[in-house]
Amino acid sequence: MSQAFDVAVLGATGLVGQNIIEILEQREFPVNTLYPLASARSAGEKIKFKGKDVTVLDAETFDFSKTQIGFFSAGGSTSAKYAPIAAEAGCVVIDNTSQFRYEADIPLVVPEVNAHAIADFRNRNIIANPNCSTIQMMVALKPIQDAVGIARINVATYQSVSGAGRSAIEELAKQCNALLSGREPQVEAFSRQIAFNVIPQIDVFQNNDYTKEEMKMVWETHKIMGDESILVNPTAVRVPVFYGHGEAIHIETHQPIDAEEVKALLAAAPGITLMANREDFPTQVGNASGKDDVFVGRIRNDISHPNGINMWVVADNVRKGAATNSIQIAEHLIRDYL
Ligand SMILES: NC(=O)C1=CN([C@@H]2O[C@H](COP(=O)(O)OP(=O)(O)OC[C@H]3O[C@@H](n4cnc5c(N)ncnc54)[C@H](OP(=O)(O)O)[C@@H]3O)[C@@H](O)[C@H]2O)C=CC1
Ligand SMILES: N[C@@H](CC(=O)OP(=O)(O)O)C(=O)O
Repeated sequence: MSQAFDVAVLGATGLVGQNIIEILEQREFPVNTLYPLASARSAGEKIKFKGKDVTVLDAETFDFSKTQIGFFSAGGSTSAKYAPIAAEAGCVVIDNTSQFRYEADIPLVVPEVNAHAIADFRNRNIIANPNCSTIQMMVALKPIQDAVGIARINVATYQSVSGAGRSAIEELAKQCNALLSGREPQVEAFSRQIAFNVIPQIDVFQNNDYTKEEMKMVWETHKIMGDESILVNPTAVRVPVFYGHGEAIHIETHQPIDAEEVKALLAAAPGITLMANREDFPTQVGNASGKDDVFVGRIRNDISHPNGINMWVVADNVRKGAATNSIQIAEHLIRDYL
């Protein structure tokens, strides 16, 4: 009989945690017992798994030695508190927060790009899942990096409100409703009104005037690609879209490459749906939302630079940007290491 695993999902009542539970079921991940965990606020609530009601437990009193794998998506400070406890108890933690991503002995993994790094889970029993904007960019750029080398990435993101959790989704809906009814919108989740607006700030500002979301794309690109020489110039922008992040990516390569060659590389690459015809470009709502692939279109030569390529990349930030990527890591983990 094939092996099944006892699995904890910390943040089970949240947007990412609920997607993790759904996708575990969709991908038929071999779960023996599922332990949905959250704070005392929602302990006792029921969630559905494989058609049955399962009770949400308080992470504070949970014994992680009952589990072999833990998916954590309850914010950085919650991971900081519980991940070492779970890891010490023998549970391999796959952490969706930014808490451990930049620690040298903790692997940061996009399975299509650096699945080999999973082996380093043994250092701390923790594997970090990258930032959603970084994940989709890495999937799209890895085949080009391998073929001709990437010298520089210029990227502007168009990130949906679901990246900021359930309360942000509700805020966009409420603000639209208020404005269309002639009422004043309430602003809480973001620094500005998001309905019918775009906000060039995601996460907090750093001393260098970039936001933390932008710097994550720099730091994480280096670690995942294993190449500190790649220059990354990001601008991260929140847009009034519910699900799916878009990215306008421009790269400068070491060796020249034509747009048609890029299309051929991406057509053969794992995890990518290439939309090669110019009129057939992908959008967040029309293509990415609810899907696990990274969608790439608008691939074209840069008319201003001999080694430049432009492309448009979209993915579901809650699925490939968080939940699906974590489960893909776990699939490699159980296949190769547990
Ligand atoms: N949304 C996204 O696209 C991405 C999110 N992430 C990460 O995942 C985290 C969660 O995101 P998201 O699901 O969108 O957020 P939500 O706000 O929708 O959910 C937060 C979850 O965390 C739980 N939680 C909060 N504080 C505690 C605590 N002290 N102890 C135990 N559980 C707690 C909540 O439980 P309760 O019901 O008890 O409040 C809830 O289940 C983010 O903070 C981020 O670090 C990572 C990548 C992408
Ligand atoms: N910052 C992302 C979502 C997120 O939670 O990212 P991180 O896991 O890097 O904190 C967004 O707002 O779209």
